[in-house]
Amino acid sequence: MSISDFEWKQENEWLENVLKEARKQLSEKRDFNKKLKKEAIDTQRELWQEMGSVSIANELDQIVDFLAFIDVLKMQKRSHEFTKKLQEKYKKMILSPYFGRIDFIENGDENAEKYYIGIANLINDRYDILVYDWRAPVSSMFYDYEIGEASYKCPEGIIRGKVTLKRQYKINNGKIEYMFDSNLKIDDEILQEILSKSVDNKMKTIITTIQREQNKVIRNEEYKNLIVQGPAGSGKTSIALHRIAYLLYKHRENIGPQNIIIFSPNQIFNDYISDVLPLLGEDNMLQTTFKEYMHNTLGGELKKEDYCDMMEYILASKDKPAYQKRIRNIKYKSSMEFTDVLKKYVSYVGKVDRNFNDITFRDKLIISYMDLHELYYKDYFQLPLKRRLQKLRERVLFLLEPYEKERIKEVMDELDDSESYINKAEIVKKSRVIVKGEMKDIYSEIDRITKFDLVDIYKKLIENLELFCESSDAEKEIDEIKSYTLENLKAQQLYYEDQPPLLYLMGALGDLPKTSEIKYVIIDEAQDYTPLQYEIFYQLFNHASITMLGDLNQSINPFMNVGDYQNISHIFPQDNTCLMNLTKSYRSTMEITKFSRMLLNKESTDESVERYGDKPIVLGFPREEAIKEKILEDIKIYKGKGYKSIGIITRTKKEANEVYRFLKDKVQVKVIISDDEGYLNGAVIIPAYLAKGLEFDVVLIYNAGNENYCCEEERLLFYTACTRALHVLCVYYSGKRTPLLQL
Ligand SMILES: Nc1ncnc2c1ncn2[C@@H]1O[C@H](COP(=O)(O)OP(=O)(O)OP(=O)(O)O)[C@@H](O)[C@H]1O
Repeated sequence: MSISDFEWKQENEWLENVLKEARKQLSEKRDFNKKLKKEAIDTQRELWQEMGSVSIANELDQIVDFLAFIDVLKMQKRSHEFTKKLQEKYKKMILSPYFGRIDFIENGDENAEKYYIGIANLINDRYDILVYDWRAPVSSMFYDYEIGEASYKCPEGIIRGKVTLKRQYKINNGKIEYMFDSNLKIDDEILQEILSKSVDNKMKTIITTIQREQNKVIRNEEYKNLIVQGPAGSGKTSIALHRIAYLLYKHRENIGPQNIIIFSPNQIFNDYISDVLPLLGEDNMLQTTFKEYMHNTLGGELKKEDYCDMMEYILASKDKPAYQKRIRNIKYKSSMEFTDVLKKYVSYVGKVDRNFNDITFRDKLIISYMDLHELYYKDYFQLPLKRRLQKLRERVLFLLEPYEKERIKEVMDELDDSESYINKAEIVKKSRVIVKGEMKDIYSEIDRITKFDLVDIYKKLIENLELFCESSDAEKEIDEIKSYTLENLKAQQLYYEDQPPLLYLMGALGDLPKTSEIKYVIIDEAQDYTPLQYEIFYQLFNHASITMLGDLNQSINPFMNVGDYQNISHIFPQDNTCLMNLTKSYRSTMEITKFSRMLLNKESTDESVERYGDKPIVLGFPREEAIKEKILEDIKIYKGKGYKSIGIITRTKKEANEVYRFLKDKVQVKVIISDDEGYLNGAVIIPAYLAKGLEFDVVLIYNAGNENYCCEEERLLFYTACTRALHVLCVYYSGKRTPLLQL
């Protein structure tokens, strides 16, 4: 339905009205900030004048004054930052203040109210809301309903009524480029237009076109924990970030970005998503990766393998003699059986006899064997091991202290009497040294009975592994795991698969740092964590609300993954955990989506946005060199066609380096081979396991030959690589094509 000239005129007038208000508020904020700046300079000047002449006589008063100045400066800084953020908001609004409008008649009312929806609220001096933030309760109807009956939830309850108009706008530089009314879902021209663009940079926001099923996840607060399964390109990461923005808006009184943490697969991805929240006017949440958290927490002497190194091993060491042994080790350590073993071990380890003895000092009993036993096995028994040992230590030291002090005094008197020392300080020092020597054995006994050595605890488990296994577990395999793990630990090598078990023990035994300030946890690429890693997430954040988003079909590591969400259902209480499914993909053209889904070798009812492009190309070459030549040519061609991001996806790091060596002097190209690098745009060579979560206009798969993607276990890695493409997908191979591609 076209919009009449009269309505165009009205809309332009309204836009002008809104822009005028936004400009006015921007100018007010600018003035206010200038004032703040001047005040801050004055405060600093005053500070130097007051503090310039510090004198010993009134030192304390001056320190108090100084601290007061610091408080004022901090407050000024906070106001300045807040006002700057508002300025940014108004600047954005002046360019494009809103993107949607709904007219809604509340039941019982006669007239429809107009609601313009944009990136943020715009409220004038008379408290009229000119633009509603996309996260406001009323705005949810824009995403959830078409014309007709509608409702939204707000603090007062559910408001019901009727949507009589739904309009979408494209406003650029303060001008309406186009607008149209829609009876359809937002899955229309605007969505098509957005998706058909070339992507040159980091991830963008999707507020103008959030879909109903996505909106449900973004705003869901019915359940404490959400598990969201969605196919490649269904917007899981976008949803995760918009959900964070929503929570920050809805609970702005109580939470800030420091209360939300996102676990991403790697730093490249962290960098890739880092623009979204600032674009939405929010500060970024805490961002980390499981590896980063684990390595920082475990610390220690052992050489800890990186996730990427493990992936490289899995993919590129198949001809090594110990390969199968390592794979069996990875599989076992990631299995549900081993999680059970760890749980049994945790309850056992707290009962192990610690061989307590009476602790005496110079024939005086400090604490008896019986009392130690009673404290450890009764009074502190409910605490996790680490806490129990800490409490025991504190108790013994507390009891020892008076004896130690008394003894120091005795020795001081003796030294004083000996008249060999004139200086009092020297006597104090010397007597402390003497008593320390006398108490050496007691302290080492205290150390022994309260020792907590995580690696040693893990080693003891492995040494006695068979005791904690079900009798049906293969004896031979258990023997092999034992000897293999012990050998590696002896060589100070901590393989990646041993790290989550160690971290789990650390948590279960009470040695993980507190995380109570975290209120919301987002776990992206949720398919790539094992059930044991989820046990760790739960140990860490059981007080927080956890949103897990993943795609079981993108499990890039065949041996370390969640397997099925059923495997973690016992971890998260069923009554406050909900599994939600997304069913539509947005990223790729229909042709690429169809091609990729064929790789999965199973029926899929998932939908995708109707966007058409070229059919994916599958091309064989006699030699690998010829693939490189073709990629060189392609980069030039596709850049020439205006595509801004080109991903050359290899299977391994070694291949990525080889392709880079070939291309680097011939064309502008970069390589990413480690998971702690930043995101790079343009033409990028990257191994598939690092490309997960990212997307490129053009994806060129380097060598999908049958020697490369050779086995069933790599199907999902190959699928993940192909699903990174938005507009163009070319799969190149040398020799024979991978058997995974049944065309
Ligand atoms: N409602 C939407 N409107 C416009 N674009 C969307 C929408 N939802 C998703 N997209 C786009 O689709 C692409 C894929 O989104 P995203 O990366 O969030 O999906 P994903 O499910 O996390 O993907 P994957 O699991 O394959 O890594 C992005 O370019 C995103 O901007």
